[in-house]
Amino acid sequence: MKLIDVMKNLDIIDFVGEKTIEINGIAYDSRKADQGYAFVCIEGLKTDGHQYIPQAIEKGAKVLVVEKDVEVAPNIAVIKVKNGRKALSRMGANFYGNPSDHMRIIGVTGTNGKTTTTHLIKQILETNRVNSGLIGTLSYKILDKEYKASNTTPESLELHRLFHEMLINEVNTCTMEVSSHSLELGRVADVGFQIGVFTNLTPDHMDFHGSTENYKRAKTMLFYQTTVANIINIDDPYGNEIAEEIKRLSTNLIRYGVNKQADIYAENIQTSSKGTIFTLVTPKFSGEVKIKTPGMFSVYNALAAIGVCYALDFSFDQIKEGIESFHGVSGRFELVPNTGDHTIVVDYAHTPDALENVLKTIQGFAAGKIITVFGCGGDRDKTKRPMMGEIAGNLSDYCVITSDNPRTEEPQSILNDIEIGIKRTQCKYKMILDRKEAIREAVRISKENDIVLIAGKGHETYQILGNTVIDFDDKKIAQEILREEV
Ligand SMILES: CC(=O)N[C@H]1[C@@H](OP(=O)(O)OP(=O)(O)OC[C@H]2O[C@@H](n3ccc(=O)[nH]c3=O)[C@H](O)[C@@H]2O)O[C@H](CO)[C@@H](O)[C@@H]1O[C@H](C)C(=O)N[C@@H](C)C(=O)N[C@H](CCC(=O)O)C(=O)O
Ligand SMILES: Nc1ncnc2c1ncn2[C@@H]1O[C@H](COP(=O)(O)OP(=O)(O)OP(=O)(O)O)[C@@H](O)[C@H]1O
Ligand SMILES: N[C@H](CCC[C@H](N)C(=O)O)C(=O)O
Ligand SMILES: [Mg+2]
Repeated sequence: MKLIDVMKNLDIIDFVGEKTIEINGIAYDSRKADQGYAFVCIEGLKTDGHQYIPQAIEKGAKVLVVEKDVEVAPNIAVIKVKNGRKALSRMGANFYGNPSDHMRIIGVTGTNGKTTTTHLIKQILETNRVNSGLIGTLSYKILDKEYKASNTTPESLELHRLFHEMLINEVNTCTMEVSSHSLELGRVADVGFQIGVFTNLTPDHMDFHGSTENYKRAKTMLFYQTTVANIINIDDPYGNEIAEEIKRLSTNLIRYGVNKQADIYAENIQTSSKGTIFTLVTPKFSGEVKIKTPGMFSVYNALAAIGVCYALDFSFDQIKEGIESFHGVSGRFELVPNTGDHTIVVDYAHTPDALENVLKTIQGFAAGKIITVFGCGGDRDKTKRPMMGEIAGNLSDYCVITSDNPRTEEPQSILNDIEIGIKRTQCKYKMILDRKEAIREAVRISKENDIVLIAGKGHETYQILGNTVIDFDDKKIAQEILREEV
């Protein structure tokens, strides 16, 4: 593609070079630059992309996109812009032919429930013979092809590449998780969304956003970017505020919740360990819906997905068939199969709200004691640690505090932060740094009718210790320990 076409609608401060040259690709990481590439320099949070210009040129880059003045050989074109990330997004969209403009993109944002809701939407769509790409925490999926996810919402360049690949494969719909990081950092700035979903907003990511106001503002950006409908959980106080704020927009606003002020709501909710039944009420139809997962949070995720399909004009029967065939998501309230009488739940609760929801759900049907094994991620929001300690302490009979992904933090100091919260409760607990030993301890002390919750890592198959990544899968480890027992 010619540079002039890649540069379309780019905010340029200065340009030196020849606009008619051919561009073979774009890179924002010097290590991925190649012959005939444009290298976009990003001033990151850890390092500055401008430092890697020599490496990018050595690998064959012939165009640089910079925020700062740089001195390079005259055969290298230089585009000066105000914001490298924004430029990357615009150029990525141009390079791949603005694919999202030709697609139906459904974006789901919120602290918790994004992965589950996107999977539910995909399930309803595909039950009704609409292929949908999927972009989120677990992976990026296009038909049978599955790519490992680097981030929940990838960088703009990867996003537009994925959309492009979807279109080539005649997949015209994409359901994706839209993290607050991606909104704040402009990864989705040039994505044409048709539908936006807000699940909830509760404490998380203070390390990155600094305040709840900033966190909310980032999430709200999505709803100004949609063309067809915004589906908002108004039982969440922030959701309610967002709905008020965006109601003046021309986009269709669909409010959901479990109260009758919502456009789409659930009533007569009955939830047990086996699943949940409720009556779905919408302005056009109502009827009974059964889902295989327990808990109120499952009802909310179902309503969010139903809201999307309602906005897309699906009938009650189409929605019911889709939602009732959904078997859940890996690592979300997943029971560890075993031949004995152990009940072990692996769940990805890594925020205070998620942990509270999951534990309250378990309390709803636990006949014996609740034993919770959990930790908190390192190099991430520290404020949630004591909150999670207190919640786990209040809602469990016994806790084993352990490591999640400590990353580069001192593992024991993370446990100490959690302990501050658990000490505010009467709960008995133990601190065991080694996650495998912690799980072993929980299984060892559990008796018939007790429930062991292993929270925080869900589907993850690794553990990040310092800068090393080791194999670690809560489900497999629990099974291994159970096998050792017999
Ligand atoms: C906090 C955050 O989001 N950081 C993202 C950000 O990194 P950064 O600004 O720190 O970049 P940097 O490391 O300083 O590098 C600056 C530039 O130099 C380049 N570079 C670097 C080294 C080199 O040798 N050559 C080179 O060119 C880099 O490619 C980059 O362009 O931009 C990078 C490129 O897109 C992302 O990979 C990176 O995500 C990191 C891995 C991350 O952990 N992000 C998490 C917090 C995140 O985004 N999470 C959300 C989900 C959260 C949730 O909802 O639960 C997500 O969407 O995944
Ligand atoms: N609607 C909800 N409200 C509160 N908690 C929820 C909800 N849905 C799921 N959870 C809890 O949050 C955990 C994570 O769920 P899920 O992976 O769907 O969220 P996510 O928003 O994609 O998370 P991430 O930000 O890590 O991508 C679940 O394991 C469960 O404990
Ligand atoms: N998307 C979340 C995942 C957290 C999962 C937890 N296991 C951890 O590593 O902290 C985040 O980036 O905060
Ligand atoms: Mg997710």
